[in-house]
Amino acid sequence: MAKPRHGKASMARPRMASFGPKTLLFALPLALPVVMLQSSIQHLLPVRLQTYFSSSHLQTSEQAQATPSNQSLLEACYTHTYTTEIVSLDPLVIYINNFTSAAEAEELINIGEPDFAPSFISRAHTGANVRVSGRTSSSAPLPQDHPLVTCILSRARAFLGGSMLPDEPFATPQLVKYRPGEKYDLHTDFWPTHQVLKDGKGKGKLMNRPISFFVFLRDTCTGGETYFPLVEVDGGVVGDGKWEGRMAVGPVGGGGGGGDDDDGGVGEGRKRKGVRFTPITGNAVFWVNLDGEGRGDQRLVHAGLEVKSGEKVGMNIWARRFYGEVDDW
Ligand SMILES: O=C(O)CCC(=O)C(=O)O
Ligand SMILES: [Fe+2]
Repeated sequence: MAKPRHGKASMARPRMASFGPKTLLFALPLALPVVMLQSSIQHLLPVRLQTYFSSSHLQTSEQAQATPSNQSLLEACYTHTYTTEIVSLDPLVIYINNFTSAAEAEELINIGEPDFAPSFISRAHTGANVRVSGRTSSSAPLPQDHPLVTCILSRARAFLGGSMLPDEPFATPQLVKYRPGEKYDLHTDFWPTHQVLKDGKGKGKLMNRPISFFVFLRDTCTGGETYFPLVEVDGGVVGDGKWEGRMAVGPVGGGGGGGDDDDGGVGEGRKRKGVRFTPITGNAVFWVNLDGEGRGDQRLVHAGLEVKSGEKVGMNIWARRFYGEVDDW
């Protein structure tokens, strides 16, 4: 099992240095042509290079302050490769090996680390955030304009290909951290009724989450599998042992001929219900939450099983899809 690396220099966003008015006077004439040049050529660059010239980079001077190792992490990010295996066609669940490198995983945790707070869930329709006993982890948002986060999201967008429209955004990616005894009970990532995003002028946009990626970023734990009790796999798929250490099948808690570690000796062609993905740093699970009409698929109900020892950190990446407007006074 790949172990995460520790102790790397952080790419966490640098705080802005304070400059006096004089400095600004000198800096402005220099900055303006760069900004003008940036806006005039940005659209001519390949998409992956456009982010290097985005205004957020200029404003926060992240490029200028990046250490050589962070710079090379970012460069490697845009040429990173991964492999995929379909776990289930219907509903669609895809396993992604090496979706992030171990170094990227550790850096993503570094970026979010200062912002961890107790996790909550957001209620359908109202969008109100509430704490619930079924979700005991901590969560941290990842800023979408951070260069590494931007790169990882462009990787996710490339994966989605034509299934995500250019004007459909990602939600803010979310880190989740579990310590011993922490878990997230069965839930779906979609809302049964679309959420209303208020525009402050009496209108609301209906929104939901068509797809989910859950990426394991730190696997120094026992327990903590991501469990889909209703996803079925063919016995022949798991019988040859190639999933060993990555995915187990059968219901959690034994009984019914299942058992906790029921991925060996499964007869070919026999459908097995329930899959559990072991946390492995860098690997990810992708699934489709909504059908073409925006209806949620209950078969994608899932849980983050209790972490027994150590620490698990994951990252949620959710796309957003809009389903028209409503009046919302
Ligand atoms: O922790 C996990 O394994 C799954 C987390 C999850 O499903 C979520 O945060 O929505
Ligand atoms: Fe989830």
